Amino acid sequence: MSTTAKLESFRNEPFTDFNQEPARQAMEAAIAQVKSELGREIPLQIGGEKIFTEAKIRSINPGNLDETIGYVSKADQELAEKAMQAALSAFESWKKVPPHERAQYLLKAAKLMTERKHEFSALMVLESGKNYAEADADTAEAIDFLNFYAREMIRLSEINETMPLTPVPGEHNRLTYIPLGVGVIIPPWNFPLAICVGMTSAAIVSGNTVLLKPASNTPVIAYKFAALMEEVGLPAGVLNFIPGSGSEVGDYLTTHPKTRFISFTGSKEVGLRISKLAADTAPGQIWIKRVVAEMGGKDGIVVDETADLDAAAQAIVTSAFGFQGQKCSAGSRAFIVESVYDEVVEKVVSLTKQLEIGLPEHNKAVGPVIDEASYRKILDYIEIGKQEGQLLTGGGKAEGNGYYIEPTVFAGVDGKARIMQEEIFGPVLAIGKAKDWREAIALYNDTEFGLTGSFFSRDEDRISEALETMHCGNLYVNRKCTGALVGGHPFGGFNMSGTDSKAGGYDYLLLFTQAKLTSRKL
Ligand SMILES: NC(=O)c1ccc[n+]([C@@H]2O[C@H](COP(=O)([O-])OP(=O)(O)OC[C@H]3O[C@@H](n4cnc5c(N)ncnc54)[C@H](O)[C@@H]3O)[C@@H](O)[C@H]2O)c1
Ligand SMILES: N[C@@H](CCC=O)C(=O)O
Repeated sequence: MSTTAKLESFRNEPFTDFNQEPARQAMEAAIAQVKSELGREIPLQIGGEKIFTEAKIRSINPGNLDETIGYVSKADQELAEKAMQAALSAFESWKKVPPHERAQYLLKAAKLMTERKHEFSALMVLESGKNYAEADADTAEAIDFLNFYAREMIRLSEINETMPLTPVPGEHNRLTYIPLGVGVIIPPWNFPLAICVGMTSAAIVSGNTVLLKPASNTPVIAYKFAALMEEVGLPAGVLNFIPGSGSEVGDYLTTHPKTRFISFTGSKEVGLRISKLAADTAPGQIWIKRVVAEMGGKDGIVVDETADLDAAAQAIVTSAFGFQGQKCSAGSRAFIVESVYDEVVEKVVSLTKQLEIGLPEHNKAVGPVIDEASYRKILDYIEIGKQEGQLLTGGGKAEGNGYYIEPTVFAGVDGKARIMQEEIFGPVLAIGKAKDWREAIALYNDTEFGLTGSFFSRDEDRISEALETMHCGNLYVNRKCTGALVGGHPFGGFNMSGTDSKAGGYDYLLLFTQAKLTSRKL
């Protein structure tokens, strides 16, 4: 009997309804608990050894700059090399662990994370500035990745039974997906648990060992995941936790001859740099490094005159301002046909004005942006926007002891404007007018990115055409362009949005394996 038969089919972890009093209270209690433990020193984790360094990353609450989340030890090149040696050594035994056994570690971790869901979410509320629902969705997605990739590894290991090779008389032929080696995992801060867990767990369940360099803004939640994997008994050296500077540790490992693959999610600029550095072969290197690079977006929503305009306006606002617009999938552009333009714009502005700004732990709709550099960059873009469009609401800083910015809407923006073309990664929406729905789609497609998009219409013929002509990795109809679900919406983008790896999809683990064909003469 196949091993997958013993496991229930994959199901997405349900989201918590914080309108229910007990759920809200449970989250408040978790936040209080996490707050009582803030400010700890966090070690590196290399080959089972915990190492505290003098140099530290101070992780702070972006919504309350006086609050320190933790002091995280920081790797340098010497420690990165030590981690590489630990990972190389662990690979020799980990690669021999059968796939279904490797999967058990992920399943155990998923179970524990589900039991402690609010604890993980509460830490993200404080470290990344997510409100309750955004943090809860992040944790749910992390649980999904663990459950999904565990099942996927088992499925791949049974591929010869489910997708047999064409029989060749006189031969016994098998295809096996074997691991690659040591990988460097470089996640972003904006899904500080889900993306970190997804990238790491996919690589290790496939039989690789990894060096996890978390984003410097959110290393404490990343450590909580590394500690969970230790708790479930993952052998030492399989997951090495090495926070550090992107340019120092990142470049060192990207160019290292023993690095077999790099799994990166982050900005276009860093992704292209990694891709370029990894293409060079270092002395002693005997393979072509594999690079999985998921990068930025300039996503958008197209609305035609037949659409449900209330639903479209709500989707535009949710996609633009959810987690302060700091999603690669954020709908930072909207293109509306002229006959309904004024009406939709009015609805969007009215909904935006209702968004409350404030501390994430008080569960306000809009919290802070992640750090001072982002804050300044976004405010600069808002000034550019004032030259490029008509400011309808927002337009500057908001009150609070953190990096708060008003949700900002510009209308009448030309498709070639900078705020229509460049990823701002903040709460800024640019709206453009189109003479008809085909022109709106052409405006939507006029970007170097290609990650997510939505088309709002009630016309079936137009929907069919839009499904073909809107060019992006994740295209939605009559719904927001954020919020992909593991399994249901494999996620990844075209063009400068990356390598279209389709995280949470059936192709994903193939990126961390190599297929070996064995043919035996009978
Ligand atoms: N396509 C996707 O699936 C996806 C998902 C989430 C975020 N993103 C994108 O990520 C960006 C926001 O995240 P960010 O600010 O963390 O991105 P970033 O590129 O600044 O950083 C990403 C990671 O790269 C590391 N890094 C920086 N310089 C490096 C170097 N020289 N070598 C190796 N690593 C280096 C950082 O420390 C971090 O861990 C946005 O552009 C967003 O669109 C994309
Ligand atoms: N997968 C997430 C976006 C991840 C990037 O930030 C979504 O679909 O909204």
